[in-house]
Amino acid sequence: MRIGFGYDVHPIGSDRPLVLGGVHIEAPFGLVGHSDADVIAHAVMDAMLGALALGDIGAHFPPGDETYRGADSMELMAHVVALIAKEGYGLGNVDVMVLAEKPKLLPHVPAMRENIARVCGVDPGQVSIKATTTEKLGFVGRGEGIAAQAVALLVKADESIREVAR
Ligand SMILES: Nc1ccn([C@@H]2O[C@H](COP(=O)(O)O)[C@@H](O)[C@H]2O)c(=O)n1
Ligand SMILES: C[C@@]1(CO)OP(=O)(O)OP(=O)(O)OC[C@H]1O
Repeated sequence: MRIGFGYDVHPIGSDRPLVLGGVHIEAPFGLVGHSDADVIAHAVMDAMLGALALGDIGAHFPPGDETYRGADSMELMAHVVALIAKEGYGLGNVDVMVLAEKPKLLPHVPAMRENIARVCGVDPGQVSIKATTTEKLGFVGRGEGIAAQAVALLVKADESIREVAR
């Protein structure tokens, strides 16, 4: 078993779509980034890469690279899943904490869990997503950005199969 941690922040911008965990959320603002700026997907990918000391997402998908302009981060996640599978690992479970003052994310959590589970080839029960405000404190509290943290446990591919079957 291997454990990894991921963290990402993107600034809020008015003329951007809000995509979190692969879910397009209706909101008067979105997140600014070279890709779709999906902080949840980015934190999850970094946690999975970190678990196997495979570097970070910037090393695999360089931010300045035109290939990744407007990229769908769930597609990038599929590449990361393939990378860890090549190393003989699969996702055991992942736990995500999203820091966002707005919008209310709870209604979107089931769809996010399903998206991530589908891409990772696991059951939604192995994907946890939680949200908190920062009680109006700091950059999140001022509505300047959204952050996400993730911790992922990777298991040898055969253990992963057992986990899904349980
Ligand atoms: N963007 C968010 C933030 C929070 N939630 C949900 O509200 C609960 C209370 O949040 P506090 O920051 O006031 O503790 C939190 O546990 C989440 O269930 C949310 O849906 N979206
Ligand atoms: C996935 C990438 C690709 O450009 O997304 P960005 O939107 O640039 O986001 P960031 O979290 O700053 O860096 C990760 C990049 O690799």
